[in-house]
Amino acid sequence: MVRYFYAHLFGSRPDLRRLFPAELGEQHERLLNALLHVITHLDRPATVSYLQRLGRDHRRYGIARRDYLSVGQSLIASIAEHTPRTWSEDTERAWTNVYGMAMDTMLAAAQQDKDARRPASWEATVVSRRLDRTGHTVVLQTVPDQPYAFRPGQYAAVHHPELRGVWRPYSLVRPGDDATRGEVELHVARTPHGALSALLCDHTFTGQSLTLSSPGGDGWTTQDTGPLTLIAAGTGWAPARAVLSEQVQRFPARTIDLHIVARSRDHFYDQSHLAQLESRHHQLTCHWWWPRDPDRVRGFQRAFQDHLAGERSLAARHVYVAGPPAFVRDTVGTLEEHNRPLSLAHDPLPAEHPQTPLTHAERVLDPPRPRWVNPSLHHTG
Ligand SMILES: NC(=O)C1=CN([C@@H]2O[C@H](COP(=O)(O)OP(=O)(O)OC[C@H]3O[C@@H](n4cnc5c(N)ncnc54)[C@H](O)[C@@H]3O)[C@@H](O)[C@H]2O)C=CC1
Repeated sequence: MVRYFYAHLFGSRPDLRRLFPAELGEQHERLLNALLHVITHLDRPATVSYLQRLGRDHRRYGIARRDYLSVGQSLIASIAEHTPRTWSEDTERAWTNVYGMAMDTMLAAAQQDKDARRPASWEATVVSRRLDRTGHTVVLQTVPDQPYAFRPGQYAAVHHPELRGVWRPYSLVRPGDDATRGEVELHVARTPHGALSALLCDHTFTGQSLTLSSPGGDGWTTQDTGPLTLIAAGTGWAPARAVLSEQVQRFPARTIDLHIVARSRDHFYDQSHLAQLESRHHQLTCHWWWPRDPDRVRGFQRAFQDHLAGERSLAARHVYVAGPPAFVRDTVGTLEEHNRPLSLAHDPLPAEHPQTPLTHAERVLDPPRPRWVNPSLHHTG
């Protein structure tokens, strides 16, 4: 069904191919699943606000009503093709109406955003690039072409002009932690098979222009001035740093503990900045964690989680966690089970891959058969 959908879409509108990555890969399932999910949950109020956000966000692709209509036609053609037994004029009308409502909600939100003169995206020029000594992480400072406001812990989808159709989220940081400055800093870790992260690490120099989406995610802040613990691994330091700098500026007397985790001592790519912060703010304490033996990383990770589990004082603190998805999942699990902090916030996690072989699209179109009990197979006595 997914292949049929894309073949139909690109067959009828070859010009839309440019919006998608050269290798469709994970994208293959994502768009179709999202479309089916949204239009089968349209009766929920949360879906409407989700669609409005999605509509505003889609302005950055420069797509118009005509493009939405083509996607809808391909979607409905794919469903019809795969449900020949149940498809009728009525079902077609129902799918067309429901898709039309979703499309109209997105387009109306996009138009409102445009009327309010909000940019669809920002062109950000790279003004400095710092690759760490391991070559694993690059810190890029950029200057957006228009004012760019964001909250600590928010992220932007980033696009490089040489990589068609690819957008990846990166947390947003103010260089020098000065919220009044207009620059935006991105911390990019090289990920295996990550074409964009490799391009950003190795081939992005001063003067290069990148495109930023509007800031996404809720971010994190608090009015409560109770003790705070930040737990950050790898480039999870980026959102943690944005949170930390806001907190030390707003509440200079707040007690803050930072646990910072990296692959090795050399992987602490922002060490000098953190040292400066620590020397300026005496109520900030940093704990540095890295595996001493590179062959025993799993053991190190378990020891880290065990350490957190035993930290009873965390029950009286607010906690913010950021880092690779497995790190966030494990750490949040440990804290919920053993410590129950006053409040627990974390970086958004990517959706879990379903354990079942059925995708959402397949479930809608071909629900699993009920398991009837055949009484004749049951023997009594
Ligand atoms: N660049 C950004 O703005 C942000 C990136 N991220 C995520 O960070 C990831 C990049 O990761 P890297 O910086 O390469 O980190 P990494 O892979 O170098 O990991 C950092 C440290 O965390 C440890 N770790 C991992 N799982 C753990 C666990 N379950 N328990 C204890 N320790 C654990 C690792 O052993 C390592 O020492 C990406 O997956 C991205 O999604 C998260 C927030 C912001």
